[in-house]
Amino acid sequence: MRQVIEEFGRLPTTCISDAMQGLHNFDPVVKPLKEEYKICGRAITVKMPAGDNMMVLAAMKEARPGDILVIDSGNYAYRAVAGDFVIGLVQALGLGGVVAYGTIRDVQSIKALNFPVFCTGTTVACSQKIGAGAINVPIACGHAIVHPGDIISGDADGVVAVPQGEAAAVLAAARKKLASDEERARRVLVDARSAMEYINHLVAAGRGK
Ligand SMILES: O=C([O-])CC(=O)C(=O)O
Repeated sequence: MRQVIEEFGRLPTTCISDAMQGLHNFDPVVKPLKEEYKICGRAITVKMPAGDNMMVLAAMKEARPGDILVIDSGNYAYRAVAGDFVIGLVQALGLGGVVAYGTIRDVQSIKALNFPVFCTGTTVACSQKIGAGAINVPIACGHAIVHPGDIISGDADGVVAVPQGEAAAVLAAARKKLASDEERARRVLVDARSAMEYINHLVAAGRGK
């Protein structure tokens, strides 16, 4: 599995998404705090009720180095799923990143940690720590259903989840997509003539001519 994760980590999320017909994409409001962040790892999941992040802390007890902490707070924006201290804990444990279908706070301090965090935005309010919610259960982050152990890949374009049982097939299809995109760019993006030939061909094919 480690090798599979490393190989996914070399592919753009766009190709992984295309390989799955876009069926496992996170809601595109989930974005990296810095464009250069690229993450890939096994999901440890947190289902968090609005405004209670105790289960984020509990999940850290179960996580292994390199894991991606994926938090579903239903994109409740008012209270943060984490601030700089909680993200600092995740970083200290050697996890591979945090993906939140929710907001964070202390954004500037979190950016200074240089630890990859993906989220829907920022807020000022912290969460309470009451203890409802669950860890390592299936969660929903927009269109993506994420099961514990799925492979999470994120970059500047967004985040995708690869179902664990489909990893080998998706990896092969994503590699193929990347190779065909690169081949097409080499062939078509040469000059105005090659570009127009391609457009003509595509439009004619689209019209069934
Ligand atoms: O404790 C929290 O939930 C949020 C916070 O302020 C931090 O992580 O620094």
